[in-house]
Amino acid sequence: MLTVRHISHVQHCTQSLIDLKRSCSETAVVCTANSSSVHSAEVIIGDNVTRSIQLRDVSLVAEETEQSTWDASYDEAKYIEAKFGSFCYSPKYPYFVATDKQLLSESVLRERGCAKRLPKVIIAGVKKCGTGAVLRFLNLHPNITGSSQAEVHYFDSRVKRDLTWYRDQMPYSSQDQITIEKTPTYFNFPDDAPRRIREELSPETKIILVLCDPVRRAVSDYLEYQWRTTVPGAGAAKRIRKTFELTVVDVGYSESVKEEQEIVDLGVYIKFLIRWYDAFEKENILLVDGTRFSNAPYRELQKIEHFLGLRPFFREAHFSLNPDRGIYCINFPKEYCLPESKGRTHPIVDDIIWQKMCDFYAPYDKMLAKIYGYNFSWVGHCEQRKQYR
Ligand SMILES: Nc1ncnc2c1ncn2[C@@H]1O[C@H](COP(=O)(O)OS(=O)(=O)O)[C@@H](OP(=O)(O)O)[C@H]1O
Repeated sequence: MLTVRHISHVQHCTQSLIDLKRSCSETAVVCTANSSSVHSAEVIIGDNVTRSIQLRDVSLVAEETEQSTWDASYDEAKYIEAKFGSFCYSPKYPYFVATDKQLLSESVLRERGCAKRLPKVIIAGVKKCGTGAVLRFLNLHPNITGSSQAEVHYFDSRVKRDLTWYRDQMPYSSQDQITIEKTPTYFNFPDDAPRRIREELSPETKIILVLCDPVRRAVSDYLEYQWRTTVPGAGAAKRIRKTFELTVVDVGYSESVKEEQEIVDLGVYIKFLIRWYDAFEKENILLVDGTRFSNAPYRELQKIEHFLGLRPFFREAHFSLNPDRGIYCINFPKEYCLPESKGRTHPIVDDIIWQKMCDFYAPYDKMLAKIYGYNFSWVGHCEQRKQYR
C-alpha cells in the first residue's frame, strides 16, 4: 500500500474540481491505494473540510517522493565537500559551469582520476521544453557534470567531427561523476541520431527527453525564431510570419493548422519518439514532463535522479518562483536563475487559434499516453493551459 501526502502542485483542475481551483496550488491530497495505480484521493480543502475525488480528475499522477536526507542538500560546507572533494575543478559561484580557468593542476587531476569522458546521459530534447534549466539544475548534483559548452550538436550538424573531438568537448569528470550532454535538436534531427548515439556511444546510454505542452512550446519556439531575425548571424528562421497565429494557422484561407510548419510539426512528439524507442530499451529512456517541471522543478529532478540511480539530492526547498520572470530559480547553495533568454514574455494568443492548436495535438497526446503510459500534465486541459500562455 502506498500513502501519498501533500501533492502540493495540482496543476490543472477539471470541471469537477472547479470549486477547488482557488486553493489548487496549496491543496493537500492524501490518498491510499496500491502502488501501481492510485484511483481516489481525499482532498483537504482547509479548515478540516475534506472531499473525496477521483484522481483521473487531477492531471498530476500521485508519486511517492523521496526526501533527501543527504546533508549536502542542506549544508553549504557539506555540499562543497561532496561536489568538490573529488572534483576536477575548483569551486566557483555559480557552480553550474565548469570552465578551464577552474581546472585543477595536472597532478591533482591524475590523483583524482579526472578525465574527459564521453557522455553516459544525453538530454536529447525537446527544444523549448526546459532542457536548459534541467541541465543547469542537474549540474548542481554532486555526482553530475554537464558539458561545458551549451550544446555540442555532434550527432546533428558536426558531421565532419569524430568521437575524439566529441570527447574533447566534455568537461573533466572524476570516476564517481556522470557526464551529461544536452542538444535538444537530436530529438527530431537527423532521423538516425538515436541509432548513431546507440552505435557510437553505447546501447546503455541513458536518454532524457523533456516533453511539454506542445502549444506553449510552439509559442516559445516562435519567439526564439523571431529573436533570431534580429541578431546578425544567428540563422534567420524560415517561414516565420508576422504573428504566431499567421505562422501556425492558414488564417483567411483553409483556417487549418499548418502541419508542415516546423514549429507545429515538432510538437507531434509521438512521430519522433518512435525512433528513440526503436534504438533504445524502454528502461533507458526517461520522458520528463516539462510543463510540470516549470511549475515544480524538484519533482521532475527527483524522477531524473531515480532514473540515473543517483543519491537523492534535490529538495522542494531548493527552488523558488521568481515572480518577475515567471520561472523557478534555485537558491541552494547560492541563488541562481537562468539567463534572460529563458522565460520570455509570451504574446497572448488568439483564443480560436489556441483552441485549434490544442485540438490538433489532442489525438497525438492521447496516443502518447496510451502507448508509453505517461500521464502528461497538459493533456486534456486546453482551457486551463491558457493561463500559462
Ligand atoms: N526554471 C526555469 N528556468 C528557465 N527556463 C525554464 C524554467 N522552467 C521552464 N523553463 C522554460 O524553458 C524554456 C526554454 O526551453 P529550453 O531551455 O529547452 O530552450 S532551448 O531549446 O535550449 O532553446 C523557456 O521558455 P520561454 O518561457 O519561452 O523562454 C522557459 O519557459
